[in-house]
Amino acid sequence: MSTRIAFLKGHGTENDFVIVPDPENAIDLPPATVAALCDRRAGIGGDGLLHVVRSAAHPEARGMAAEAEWFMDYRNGDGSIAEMCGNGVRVFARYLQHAGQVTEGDLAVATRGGVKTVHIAKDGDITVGMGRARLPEGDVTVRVGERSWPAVNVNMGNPHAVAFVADLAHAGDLHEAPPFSPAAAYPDGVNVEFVADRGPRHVAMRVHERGAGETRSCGTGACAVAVAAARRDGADPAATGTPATYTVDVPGGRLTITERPDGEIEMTGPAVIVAAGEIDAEWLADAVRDRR
Ligand SMILES: N[C@@H](CCC[C@H](N)C(=O)O)C(=O)O
Repeated sequence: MSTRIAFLKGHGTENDFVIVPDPENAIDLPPATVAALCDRRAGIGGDGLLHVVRSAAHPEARGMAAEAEWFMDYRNGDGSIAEMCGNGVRVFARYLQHAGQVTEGDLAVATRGGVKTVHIAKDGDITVGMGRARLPEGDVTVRVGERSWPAVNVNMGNPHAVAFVADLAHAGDLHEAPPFSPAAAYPDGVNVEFVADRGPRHVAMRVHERGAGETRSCGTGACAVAVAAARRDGADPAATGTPATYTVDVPGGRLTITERPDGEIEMTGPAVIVAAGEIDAEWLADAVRDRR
């Protein structure tokens, strides 16, 4: 590893990421390194890390290289790997624009959840084709203190449990992952969304993310919430033949989600690069050692 590693910091509706450009996949990023970089006190701080690699240079993405030049090697803040990150893809695209690799318009980004189509608009917002949701069967109950709610299972490439609540404050402080039953429902962990109504086709949510804790936004979570809300509201696009658009307020801003009758979901929202700098390799080596 070289002595100085370039990084940037960005966010999408305040879901924030350390961005590590590494086109040739030369930087080793084991979980302890990612966790040290994402540490909010002793590191740079972030809900997750976006490792920016050319698809052709990454074993998990080589098969997508013909369709998408760049691979979003996404990691959660605790160093774990996730299949997909909706806010991350927008910030990833914003980084490529910032770096002069792409301009406004369309691009394809390889992710562990497949190739995603991204549109960078003139007005600044970014739209991502998130693919289709899966709704695995099974009854799940999410609990916080004395309260419990049935949850809707929605898979957006990564797993989500969506609970409709009367008041977002009922989700409590979310310092811990909310327990659910049956305990074996999500063998690989789950992201839990709490959702309250704000108006017609307008909801607000809080989220406890797998591998990150409570965050200010979750793009795949907002899509899962829109999908669950459309089924609850009798507005399932596959059944009605009409697209369903939901406004989803998150603590860090607002996302717009549209599901089409063919099941394809689009998410639109902001993405911002806030800083760029260099990681001190000596600090990083010490920080990683301290974590062992
Ligand atoms: N914040 C992301 C989701 C990141 C992955 C998630 N924590 C998981 O482990 O599945 C988003 O914007 O989608």
